[in-house]
Amino acid sequence: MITVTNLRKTFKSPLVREGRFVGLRSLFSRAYREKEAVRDISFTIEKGDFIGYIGPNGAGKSTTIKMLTGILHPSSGEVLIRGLSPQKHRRQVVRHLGVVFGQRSQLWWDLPVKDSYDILAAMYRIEDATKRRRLGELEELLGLGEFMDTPVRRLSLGQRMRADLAAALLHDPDILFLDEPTIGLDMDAKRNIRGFLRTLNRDFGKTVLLTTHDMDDIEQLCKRVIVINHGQLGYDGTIASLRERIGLPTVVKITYRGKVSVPESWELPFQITEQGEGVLTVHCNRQEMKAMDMLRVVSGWGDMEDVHMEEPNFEEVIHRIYQ
Ligand SMILES: Nc1ncnc2c1ncn2[C@@H]1O[C@H](COP(=O)(O)OP(=O)(O)OP(=O)(O)O)[C@@H](O)[C@H]1O
Repeated sequence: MITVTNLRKTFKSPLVREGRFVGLRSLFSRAYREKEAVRDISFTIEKGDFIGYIGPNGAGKSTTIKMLTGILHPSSGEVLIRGLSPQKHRRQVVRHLGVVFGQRSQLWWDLPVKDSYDILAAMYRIEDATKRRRLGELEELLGLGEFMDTPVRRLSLGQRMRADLAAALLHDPDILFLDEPTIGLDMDAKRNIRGFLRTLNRDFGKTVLLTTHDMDDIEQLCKRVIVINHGQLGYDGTIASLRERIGLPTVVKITYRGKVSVPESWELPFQITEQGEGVLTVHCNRQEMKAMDMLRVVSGWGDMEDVHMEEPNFEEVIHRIYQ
C-alpha cells in the first residue's frame, strides 16, 4: 500500500557569516550548511498495519511524514502510495490520506468546530448527506457533541485533538499519518485517543503510521515499529523481536512455601539477583533460554507458590536502540 524506496532529504540553509562586508560578499558567493535529515530509508506498509515510527528528537520523523504526504519533495528516492507519488499525483493521493500533526491544528482557530468541518467538506467535495452521516459517526466515537459550537481556540488540548482527528477522517481516508497525536494530553485523554485509534485500525481497517515519544502509545497500539536515528533506519520489526534483539533480562520473582535450597551452581545461564525468606528474584535473558526452562530448574529448589514476571521496560529497550 505504501512503498518508500531509498528516500533522502537534505536541507540546505544559508550559512550566516560574520564580519565586515558580509552583505557584499554573500552577493557573490553563498555558503550553505547541509543537513541530511533523512538518509536512504526504505520500508513498505501493508493495508491494515499499525506502525510506530519512532526516534529521538531531530531523527527525521516529521521530515519523512512530510514526504509521505507530499508536503516536501525528496532529494532523491521515492514514495508511492497506492502506486502513486504524493508529489506528482497530490490530488489523487490526498483523498486517501488523513493527517494529524499534534503540534499544529488544521482547524480554523476563530470559527466554531462545526464550521471547520463545513469548509473541509466543501474542499473535499463531500455531499451534504454523506458529511452528516460521517460527522454523526465521528461525533459518537469521539464525543464531539459537547464542543461542536465552540471556537477552536477555546477548546482544551484533548478536545482539540479529538476535533482534529475528526477533521482528518471526514473524507474517509484509508491511511492515517499521525504525528504526536497524544502530545501534552493527560492520562484520560490519552486513553480516549488510543481507544479511538485502536477502533479505527481494528474495526475500520485503517492503516496507521504513528509518530510519538510516548512508549505506552507504541506498546499499546503498534504491531510493528520502525526506528529512525540520525536520519537512518535503525530497526523495522515487531516489538517482541525488538525486545529480544536488545536482550534486556526479564525479571522473574518466585515465591516459595517454606524454605528454598539454592544449589552452588545450575546448568542454565540465569542469575539470582536477590534472595530473601522464601523469595527469589531471577534475571533471565529470553535470548538465551525459555522462561519455562528456567522455571523447571527453580521449581526443584523448593515448594513453588507463585511466579511474577516483568518484561524489560520498553522505555529502556528503546533507549538502548537510540544510542
Ligand atoms: N526546513 C528545514 N530546514 C533545515 N533543517 C531542517 C528543516 N526541517 C527539519 N530540519 C532538520 O532536520 C532534522 C530532522 O528533523 P525532523 O523534524 O524530521 O525530526 P523529528 O524526528 O521529527 O524530531 P522531533 O521528535 O524533535 O519532532 C533536524 O536536525 C532538523 O533540525
